[in-house]
Amino acid sequence: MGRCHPADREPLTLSSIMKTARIPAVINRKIGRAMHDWQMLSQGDRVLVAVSGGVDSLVTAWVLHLWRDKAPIDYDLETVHVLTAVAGQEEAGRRRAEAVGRCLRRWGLSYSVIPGLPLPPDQPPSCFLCARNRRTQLFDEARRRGCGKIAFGHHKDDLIETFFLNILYSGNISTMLPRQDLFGGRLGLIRILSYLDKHDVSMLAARAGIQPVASGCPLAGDTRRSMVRGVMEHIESLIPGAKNSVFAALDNVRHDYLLTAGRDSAWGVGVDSARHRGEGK
Ligand SMILES: Nc1ncnc2c1ncn2[C@@H]1O[C@H](COP(=O)(O)OP(=O)(O)OP(=O)(O)O)[C@@H](O)[C@H]1O
Repeated sequence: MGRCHPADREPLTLSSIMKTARIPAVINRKIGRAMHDWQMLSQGDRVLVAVSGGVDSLVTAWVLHLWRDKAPIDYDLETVHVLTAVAGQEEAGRRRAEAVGRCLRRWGLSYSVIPGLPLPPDQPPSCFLCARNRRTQLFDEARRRGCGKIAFGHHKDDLIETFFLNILYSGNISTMLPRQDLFGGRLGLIRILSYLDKHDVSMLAARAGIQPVASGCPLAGDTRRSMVRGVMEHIESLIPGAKNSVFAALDNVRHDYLLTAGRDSAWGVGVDSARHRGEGK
């Protein structure tokens, strides 16, 4: 089994991984469908995989690595880890980066580490600020290397959580997309696990022997996202299948039954609102 644990240093070849840790057909189909629906990869792409050391981004790197062997197109893979910039976490961050590197290099992937941008001194450190800096850095890094794609480890549960976060905290209906093009199409963000549940991703990690490298960040886990995750888990326990329904809803929007419908119609929102209130008849 291709274990990805720092202590395990057995040499590992791609064929041995393929033999022992094949992706189950049903999961492979879901990944393939996401890749196809969103045209994630093209011939000659250079893909930078953003690897935190969490299970999702390690699985993303692993899947893209395996797929390269059988895909009808050629693409290059590079991996990068952004060091934490949270004060007091420097040493733990470096150890984490080394552990991530041991894992990726054993698959034969090229790996580099870039320092995190300093956090603003006038604001308390937060996951939001780190993530915003990291995003900027990853975009710059991809441009510097000539990579037209960045692969993230987000999966279906992340898309659902983002949908609720945007409704609850930002008052808009949106989520992150399996593929999002930026800068006039010069950079594409791809999320190859978008159609997989967290459970599928954990199962793949177990098959590949991937053991995530713990974050250790004192801020991790204490976020709006983790709260929404807890709420979603509770809803799913009350209404089994709710998460799948929410995900299906993201692809089944009844525009005519949203408040924007009135504004976009010939008679305008003022008239529509008046009608709803039973006025103006
Ligand atoms: N330090 C980092 N360096 C490089 N990429 C990162 C880093 N942190 C996060 N990412 C990227 O952003 C994605 C989402 O970040 P998030 O903080 O939700 O991940 P995580 O829960 O720490 O780890 P994972 O998603 O890998 O399980 C990750 O899947 C990964 O692709």
